[in-house]
Amino acid sequence: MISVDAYRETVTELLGRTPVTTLPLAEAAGFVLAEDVHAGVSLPPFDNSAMDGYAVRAADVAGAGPDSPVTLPVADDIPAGRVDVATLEPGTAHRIMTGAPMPPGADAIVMVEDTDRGTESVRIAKAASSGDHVRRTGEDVERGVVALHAGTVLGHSQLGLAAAVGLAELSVHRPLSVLVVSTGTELVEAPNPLRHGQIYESNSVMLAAALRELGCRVAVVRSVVDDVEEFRKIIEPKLADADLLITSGGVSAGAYEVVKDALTGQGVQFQKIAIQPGGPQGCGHWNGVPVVTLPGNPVSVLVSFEAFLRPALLSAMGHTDVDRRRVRARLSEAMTSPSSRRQFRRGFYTPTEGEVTGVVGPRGGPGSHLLAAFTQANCLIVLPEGVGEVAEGTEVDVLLL
Ligand SMILES: Nc1nc2c(c(=O)[nH]1)N[C@H]1C(S)=C(S)[C@@H](COP(=O)(O)OP(=O)(O)OC[C@H]3O[C@@H](n4cnc5c(N)ncnc54)[C@H](O)[C@@H]3O)O[C@H]1N2
Ligand code: MOO
Repeated sequence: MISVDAYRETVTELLGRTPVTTLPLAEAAGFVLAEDVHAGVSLPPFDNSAMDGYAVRAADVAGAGPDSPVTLPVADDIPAGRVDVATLEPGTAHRIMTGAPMPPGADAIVMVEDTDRGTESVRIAKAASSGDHVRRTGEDVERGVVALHAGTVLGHSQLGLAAAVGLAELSVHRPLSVLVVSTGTELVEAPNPLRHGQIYESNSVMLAAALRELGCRVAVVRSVVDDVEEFRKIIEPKLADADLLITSGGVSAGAYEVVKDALTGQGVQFQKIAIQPGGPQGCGHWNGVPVVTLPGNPVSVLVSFEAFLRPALLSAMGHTDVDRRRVRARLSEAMTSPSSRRQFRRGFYTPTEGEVTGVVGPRGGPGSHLLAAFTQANCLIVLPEGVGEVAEGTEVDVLLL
């Protein structure tokens, strides 16, 4: 059996790195920056007022106070957006609004609350020091420096900064286009009625949602019957548009393993991984397109996604932080695990106040058909290889979902 870590490495290498593309800022959320972004302008781009008030020379109002107000003529009015600001002559004030450029010669702002709000002349009842309420050029970002580093995940603050330094588009790692295919003659799509022996198809819905959450583009073939010729006929022509094919079902030891039968000898290797659930896996290339074949049980699909595909997909799209947050927690009840495999159990983690650990308990049993329990879980409990019985109170690793 192949170890979980070795197989994760294999899948990561299989996916490689996606090429770089350019996206407008409005479409770049969640993508990973492919190149450093240099600031084309300083932030702020010019010295400006942090307050609505009056631009003054601090020396002119040095003696101002409630009992000794200083009155200055108001020589100009500067709303935000003015681009033709005149010099402030000594002994005068300019009325100024937040974000408006400082007039040359002024070195401080007096807040409007500390004045009589005059428009011809203004009575100032508070002394100012040089620099008061002035936002300096380049205080936030100096022109020419790296404002955002390659590898940064573009969230709202990062996109805001890119916009603020004057960019309209960004160079990002291209999203992966993934073709998701569910196999199984028993699969039916709602709202068609179920006959005894049939089930509603759910894997492709889960996979498509999980992939889109990571920023992938997804095409879905909801169900293909367990027939090798049919599988090849439907899927092979669609490969040309895909960076990756993910299948579910048809990879274990039965008589009708459509995926295994169709892709064995075509460049896809089928193997057992030391994981529970999700043991039977396949990966490789078909017509040059990377392929990952997952076992059909819904929880095996989700656990395989977490253990192998999520880190590989994130890495392919340029992310450097590809791991779920891992915490330690004490088990609230005893658990068992097949000692030859690493078991990922659905769990619920509760942090303990004042401690670095928390408490975790399983949700549902180890069966890989127990999908409902997964929906009530907020973590996966990791019981490592070599561990069979785990007593209540044992500290375990927990991956937060
Ligand atoms: N003799 C053995 N039998 C099995 C082994 C084994 O090692 N020896 N492994 C078991 C394990 S573990 C798993 S996991 C499954 C994997 O089997 P397949 O990948 O061939 O998957 P299927 O048989 O097609 O399906 C398994 C199960 O999941 C249901 N399913 C499949 N696709 C969907 C879907 N899209 N939506 C909802 N449910 C789906 C399917 O009906 C089956 O119940 O093999 C074990 N057997
Ligand atoms: O590996 Mo299967 O996925 O244990 O249920």
